[in-house]
Amino acid sequence: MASPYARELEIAQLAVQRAAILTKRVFHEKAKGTVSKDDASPVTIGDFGAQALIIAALRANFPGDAIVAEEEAAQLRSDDKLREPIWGLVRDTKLEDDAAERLLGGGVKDVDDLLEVLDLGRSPGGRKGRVWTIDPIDGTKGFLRGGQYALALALLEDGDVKVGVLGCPNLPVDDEAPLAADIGANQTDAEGRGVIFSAVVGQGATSRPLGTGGLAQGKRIKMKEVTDMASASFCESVESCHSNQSEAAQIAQRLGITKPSVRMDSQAKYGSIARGAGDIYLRLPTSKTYQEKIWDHAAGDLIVREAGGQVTDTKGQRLDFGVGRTLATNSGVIAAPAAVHGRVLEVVQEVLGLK
Ligand SMILES: Nc1ncnc2c1ncn2[C@@H]1O[C@H](COP(=O)(O)OS(=O)(=O)O)[C@@H](OP(=O)(O)O)[C@H]1O
Ligand SMILES: [Mg+2]
Ligand SMILES: [Mg+2]
Ligand SMILES: [Mg+2]
Repeated sequence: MASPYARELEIAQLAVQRAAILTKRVFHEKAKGTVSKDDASPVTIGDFGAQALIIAALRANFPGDAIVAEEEAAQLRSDDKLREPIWGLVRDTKLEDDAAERLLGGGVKDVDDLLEVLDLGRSPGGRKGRVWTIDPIDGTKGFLRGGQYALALALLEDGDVKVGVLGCPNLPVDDEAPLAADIGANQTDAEGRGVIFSAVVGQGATSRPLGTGGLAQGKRIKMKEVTDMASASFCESVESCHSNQSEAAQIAQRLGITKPSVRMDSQAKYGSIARGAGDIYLRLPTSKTYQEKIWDHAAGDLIVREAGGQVTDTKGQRLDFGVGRTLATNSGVIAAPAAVHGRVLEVVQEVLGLK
């Protein structure tokens, strides 16, 4: 008998791999069709196109499942200058392996269908049933800067993450590659780069090269053991408005961490610590009102936990993906190897005045 969620995992990885062909095209284009959303954050033709391709694969394979996705069609309905290039990209992007492309099935029929497909991601989420959550480009600011970004897809069942997939086109394939050497403004998806991280609950976490056809062979990943805090380092957001970097510096000092933090956009942070290229992911709230979105964390949360890590918020509670489109009951994120998570949490709470 096939292992649980085998089909979901295969479709999810192929869907991410196909959508990454599209985002990589846009990544290398000068004009990325960038517009501002209502919250002033950027979105590009790559975000819309990748979301449409991923949802089309889910619609064809799991038609009864709900979908919570970051983007929606509203802005495209009134803007054909934006709509047309997205449709062109979606229409022309196929996996190079016919059998794999057939497995994904469906596709997007025309421009009207494109808008319809995008809006299938507007489910409110919640505690009941199967819900897929999609971040077509996580770290859009990183994507625009030429840095790290990720395509994130996860399946929740009754609020728990069962399958998580992260496509990271600009990370090195090699799990052993030192983290610090692989970030920065000029990383691209040149040869030797592009990795898919994946996990199924209870079955461990895996990395494999991000290809353009069928899936490459995967291998097990594990977090690095932290035996001495002085040799560990934090992995943090690039954008200082997404995570409080001065509090993180105080926490590092109290823990005896001497290395500078590695700053990296997107859930590539979760993937990097899960494969042992980094140690601890810290995301400290910068405002009392911002609620983290489930698509920014679901895949990464499972991948880190299945690689031997623990993921909680700054209150020490597990991330709760069953309360809707946001992590409304959580505050910040601490992801660390299970053996040191308790110590990191303790110091986070001291510095934030939570104890
Ligand atoms: N104020 C605030 N606080 C915390 N988080 C926020 C905030 N605003 C936005 N976001 C979300 O951050 C997502 C990207 O954050 P990252 O940590 O990946 O990268 S970064 O280094 O900060 O760019 C980013 O994901 P994308 O929109 O997919 O790029 C946002 O969902
Ligand atoms: Mg995101
Ligand atoms: Mg996004
Ligand atoms: Mg966004």
